[in-house]
Amino acid sequence: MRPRIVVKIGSSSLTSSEGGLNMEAVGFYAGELASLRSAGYDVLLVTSGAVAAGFRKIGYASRPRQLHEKQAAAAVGQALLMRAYQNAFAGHGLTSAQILLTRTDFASRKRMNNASMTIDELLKQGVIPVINENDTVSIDELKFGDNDTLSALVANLVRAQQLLILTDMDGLYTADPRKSADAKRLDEIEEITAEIYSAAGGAGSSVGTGGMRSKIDAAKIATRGGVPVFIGQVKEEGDLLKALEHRGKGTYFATQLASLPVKKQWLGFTSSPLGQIIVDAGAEKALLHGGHSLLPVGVKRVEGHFHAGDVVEVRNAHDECIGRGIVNYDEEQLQAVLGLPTGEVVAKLGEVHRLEVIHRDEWITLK
Ligand SMILES: Nc1ncnc2c1ncn2[C@@H]1O[C@H](COP(=O)(O)OP(=O)(O)O)[C@@H](O)[C@H]1O
Ligand SMILES: N[C@@H](CCC(=O)OP(=O)(O)O)C(=O)O
Repeated sequence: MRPRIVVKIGSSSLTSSEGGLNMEAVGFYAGELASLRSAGYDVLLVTSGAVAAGFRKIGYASRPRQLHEKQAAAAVGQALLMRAYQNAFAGHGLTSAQILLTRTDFASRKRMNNASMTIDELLKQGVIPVINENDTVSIDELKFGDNDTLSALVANLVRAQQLLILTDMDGLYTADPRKSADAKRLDEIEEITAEIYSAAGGAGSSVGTGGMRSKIDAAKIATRGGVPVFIGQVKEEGDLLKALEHRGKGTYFATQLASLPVKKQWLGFTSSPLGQIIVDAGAEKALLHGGHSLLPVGVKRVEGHFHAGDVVEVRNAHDECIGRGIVNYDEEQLQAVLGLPTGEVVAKLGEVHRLEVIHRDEWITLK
């Protein structure tokens, strides 16, 4: 299998603040992606720009703010965006395919598998998948809000070798360079800490949405899923290949982790936890560093309403989320045995199907 590269291009790189697509930019990026294919990679594009491409055409003076107006603009703009890409890729002898996804698609493992199989087949046939959020059906709280998160979920799903997030800034700086003249670029990031988050601000232009903050969120999801990330700028011919080869103008996020199976991707990033289990320091250590399952003895408190088989979030004594897992107890059952050593659990509940509160195989660390 050829290595897979996911490239995300933001609205700010494809459109002007007055609205409308910058055809020269679309042509340039299509050429850069074509050169990655020629270099032996399978390429997937996650592209924004539907709203920005469509709002002028539909008659709005500036980028709309109301959800229904954004959705209408996206419906017009997505067709324009796709036509532009198809023509541009055709100029390099390449066929492209439109894929529109929502967060709910990733909340279902079945739909994730279906999307994954379609993408596999497109790549096998030499087609470039061009992916955007399905703005028409995404309602406010379900929207990715920006395509950064979507690109990270896609990169994990296809087990990409690298995720390249292209934007109008040449990387992550210690502060937003538009506001702070002495901001310095961070070239390499080994771990995404609270300090890194505090450096990142919101969107820099009237067409972009997520800003650096959502790009860091995306980098966190991708690196957790075993995919290293580049956030930066690609402006001249050959820049995309340079970015891939660690010679780009931007910030690199490393990962030490191996790629995750789809079940764990779902568990960690798109499942909906129904409760919280608060654990003591010993259990935290066992889960994070010992490679162990969670036993009732380490549970301090239980919140929410859940049944065996549901997803729950696990928090430490400082109320920080440390991971998620599939719980083997109903909430009332667990309330009855929390803090108890194994012998007492069995004495109280009789033979239990599974003694572990969360089995190691059904756990993902998120700290
Ligand atoms: N610490 C930072 N380093 C670099 N850029 C930052 C930082 N904080 C905020 N930004 C802003 O993030 C913007 C890029 O995000 P955004 O406007 O959403 O672009 P896109 O449309 O490419 O997703 C930059 O133009 C910049 O002004
Ligand atoms: N799905 C939307 C994405 C919105 C957006 O602006 O995202 P981004 O430019 O990636 O911050 C669109 O195509 O307009």
